Amino acid sequence: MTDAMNILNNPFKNKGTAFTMEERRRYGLIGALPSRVKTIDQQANDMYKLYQSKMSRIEKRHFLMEIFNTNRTLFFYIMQHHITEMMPIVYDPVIAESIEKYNERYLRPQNAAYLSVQHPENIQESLLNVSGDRDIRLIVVTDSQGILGIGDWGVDGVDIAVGKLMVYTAAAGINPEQVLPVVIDAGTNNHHLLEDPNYLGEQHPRISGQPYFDFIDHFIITVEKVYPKALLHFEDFGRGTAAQILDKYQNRLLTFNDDIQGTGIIALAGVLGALNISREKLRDQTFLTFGAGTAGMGIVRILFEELVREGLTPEEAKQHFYLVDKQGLLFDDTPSLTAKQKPFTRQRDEFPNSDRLTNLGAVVHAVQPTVMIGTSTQPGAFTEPIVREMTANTTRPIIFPLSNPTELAEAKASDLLKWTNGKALIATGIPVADIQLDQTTFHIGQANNALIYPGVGLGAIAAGAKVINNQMLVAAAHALVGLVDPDQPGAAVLPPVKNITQFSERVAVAVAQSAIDQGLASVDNAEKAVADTKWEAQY
Ligand SMILES: NC(=O)c1ccc[n+]([C@@H]2O[C@H](COP(=O)([O-])OP(=O)(O)OC[C@H]3O[C@@H](n4cnc5c(N)ncnc54)[C@H](O)[C@@H]3O)[C@@H](O)[C@H]2O)c1
Ligand SMILES: O=C(O)C[C@H](O)C(=O)O
Ligand SMILES: [Mn+2]
Repeated sequence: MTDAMNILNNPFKNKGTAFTMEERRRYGLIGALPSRVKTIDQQANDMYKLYQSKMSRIEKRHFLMEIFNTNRTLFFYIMQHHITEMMPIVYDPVIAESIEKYNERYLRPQNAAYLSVQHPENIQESLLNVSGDRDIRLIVVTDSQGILGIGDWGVDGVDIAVGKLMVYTAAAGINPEQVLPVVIDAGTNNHHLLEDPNYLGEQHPRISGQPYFDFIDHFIITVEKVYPKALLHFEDFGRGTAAQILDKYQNRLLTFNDDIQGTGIIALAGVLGALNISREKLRDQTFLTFGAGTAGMGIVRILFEELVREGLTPEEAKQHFYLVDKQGLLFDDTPSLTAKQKPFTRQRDEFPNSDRLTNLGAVVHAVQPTVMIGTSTQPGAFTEPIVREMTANTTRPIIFPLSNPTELAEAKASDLLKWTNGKALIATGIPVADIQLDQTTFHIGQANNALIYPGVGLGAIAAGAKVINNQMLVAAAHALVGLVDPDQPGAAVLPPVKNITQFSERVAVAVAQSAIDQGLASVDNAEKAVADTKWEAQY
């Protein structure tokens, strides 16, 4: 390939019509472009007009992906200028649709690394083939066993790794040349994919048990060797593996599980934001988590630790939690409890009717929660009678239906406001437009980990942190509180996505400072380290 084609085909270097005449001469681009030289702003305006002409959200996404594939700087320039509009297109919820259509619409690998469980001997070569001589500082890896709430998507889940990284750069300014999306193709138990002649991944059931964990170990060792400075972010692993992997590696390398830790801290920030509005205390709350899986238990653990930090004993703190999963309220003797659920189960003798507490309505009636958080993938589970029952017992019920994407949410924000006469303090997983009720405009906070993981990652990378520990995570959650005026009628419990670049930087500084304070950083000035690490979408 000629030099001209090399640079025009390299999305990290390409500027398209914005190459100046001087650059065109220097890079051998004379004659390879039309003569008009445009600014990035002109290019972005042209592209935005075309974007607006696309009729469906998935077409909009594919249009943006083509810009991403050809010119990363222009892509991020556009996304940052239209962040509220484009987050749901690039990321959740439209990303779910793109994963479901991956095989039909496959065009390009988007600089992702595809690892096959059949070939552990190829891990290093595969990673290096994709990263080349780029200095990788951030990896998002998925094995796609639990994509959002839509289940097992095999190799098609690679898009979640790509999408999470897009948000990292748009929100926190992580250099897009320094990131690597990775999918571990461990097979799939999704029978549609197993039968689909178009399916692009390993067409066999998922590998599990020791061979699976051996592969993960091999992958981790390779990452440590090849990218010793990188943060390794785990995304959408299965309920049976995510926590186990985090526990095994979190003290060994710079790593983070977004569904457990990212969701935990955004939920904590949301609850603290809600309590700023209601002027209540965390220790006065009764928490009911509906869906006690990866995300649900991540949330419980972080809230529990916050109560202990506030001075409660672990035994006292534990009394504030009620877990509800498929079996109903989880008791000490409930069959098939997970390791993460066990410390938070209740005793049967606390309730005269314990054998009837097998559904959400009965549990809400029995325990009278003040905070109800859904990560169950059960659409509409927060029904009108349940919400009305909760509201009868608490002045400002805190209700977070967090299951994604849109179709799986436990409730709609507009219904929750209606059923509670505007009393509910709400956060949702997906973005929700403002809601008008009576004389008040309600802003709905988005408790999606995307509002916090970019800042956590930027802070950890900027600090050169050795690990991400709980103190750093708590610092991140607290950095997101106090950015909303709680006295404004209809105030949201979290700051709006339109401010994501500002508050991601604030979260990053808090995380970097925590690493410095704990002696876990290689820098000594958090603000400077964060500012120096940030990449800008400019030519
Ligand atoms: N808003 C966010 O930032 C965020 C972050 C992570 C996950 N999530 C969402 O949370 C949901 C769960 O994700 P996960 O990774 O924890 O999955 P998971 O599979 O680990 O957990 C889901 C849990 O829900 C339980 N469940 C299923 N059916 C139920 C029912 N009828 N009643 C009660 N419980 C039931 C399952 O047994 C499981 O324990 C997904 O929709 C995901 O998109 C949201
Ligand atoms: O991807 C999201 O939108 C949030 C979260 O990580 C999820 O799995 O739902
Ligand atoms: Mn996720």
